[in-house]
Amino acid sequence: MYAQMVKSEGMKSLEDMSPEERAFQERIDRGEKIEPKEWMPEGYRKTLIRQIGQHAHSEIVGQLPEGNWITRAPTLERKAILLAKVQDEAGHGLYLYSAAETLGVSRDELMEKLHSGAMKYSSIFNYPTLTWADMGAVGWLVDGAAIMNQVPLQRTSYGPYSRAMIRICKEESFHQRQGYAIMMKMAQGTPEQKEMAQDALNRFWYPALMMFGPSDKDSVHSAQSMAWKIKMNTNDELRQKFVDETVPQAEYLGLTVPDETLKWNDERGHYDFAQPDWEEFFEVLKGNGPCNRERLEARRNAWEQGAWFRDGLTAYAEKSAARRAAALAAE
Ligand SMILES: CC(C)(COP(=O)(O)OP(=O)(O)OC[C@H]1O[C@@H](n2cnc3c(N)ncnc32)[C@H](O)[C@@H]1OP(=O)(O)O)[C@@H](O)C(=O)NCCC(=O)NCCSC(=O)Cc1ccccc1
Repeated sequence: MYAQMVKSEGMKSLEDMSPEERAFQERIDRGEKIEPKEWMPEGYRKTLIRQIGQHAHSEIVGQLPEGNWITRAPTLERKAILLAKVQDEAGHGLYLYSAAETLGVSRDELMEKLHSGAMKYSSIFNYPTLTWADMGAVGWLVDGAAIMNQVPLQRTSYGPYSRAMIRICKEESFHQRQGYAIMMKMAQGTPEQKEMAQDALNRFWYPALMMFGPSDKDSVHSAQSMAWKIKMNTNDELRQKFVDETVPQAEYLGLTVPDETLKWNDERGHYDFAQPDWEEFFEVLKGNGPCNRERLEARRNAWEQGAWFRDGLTAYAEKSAARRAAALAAE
């Protein structure tokens, strides 16, 4: 499989690889998992740190748009569900930071890179959540897109990442359903509520399509990442799958996907759909989206204001270790 991909993508051919690199690629092609202390090419390690780190940052920054609605959820039940969901995202971030740490990067380094803007997080979280219906749209579309991308990643070649994905996917499915349940309630509610649901779909549709990354022709990492099975599908493949699964769900809600060109294509067996505005996507990546500044500021503040707590934990760990060492010496 690898031999067929290399030439067109300008990657190393099997003949140009060192014996170690070739043996590594053969392990990947056989479907073996790579574990933390095993030999791996430097590029593989760096790509994983970039992808897992960005993924972890997305989970953490991703708490902010929904956290915005915890105090304003319409019922106690909705508040409890939303609170649990946002806590789940924090947990996902922590599994993923731990997976990244197995590659030799510290959590402090990753945090520093997020706060300085050197590392990215998903573009979607730079859009505001303006109404309660947005909680429905985020769960339905944003978690829906996240699952579409993460289910194949359960088979990714790096063991700790793959295992984190298995657990995360179970929780993401609940998140997607709770979002769809909010959309159902709103879409079947008063005309004003239905209008809010439609408005949320209108605002989140294209940003959700952007979550899969640029179109394949502009995706710089896909070929190598797929050869290493760090990625299992191209960006366009997953985007198409998302559209095919989501359009019937919108129809069931009685809502209209904001795309006049959307049409089932019998020949292809897929929907034809309009691409998002890629200029807007690259602007958001450069830091110029509607909420980029606000999101990073919130994370930097949380980090600074949490310093006393981290210091306390470190001091306690050091004290406990010293106590244990003293007890051992006294035995
Ligand atoms: C598919 C892709 C996102 C991008 O493919 P790649 O092969 O890596 O890149 P490619 O060559 O195609 O692109 C070129 C450049 O563009 C960057 N870029 C691309 N797209 C985006 C984007 N949308 N946003 C920002 N940047 C993007 C890309 O990094 C690269 O720039 P670089 O060279 O790094 O400077 C991949 O990294 C992946 O599968 N990640 C794992 C899944 C994951 O991270 N999920 C997180 C969301 S789910 C969630 O959080 C759950 C949740 C739900 C609700 C509430 C709370 C939480």
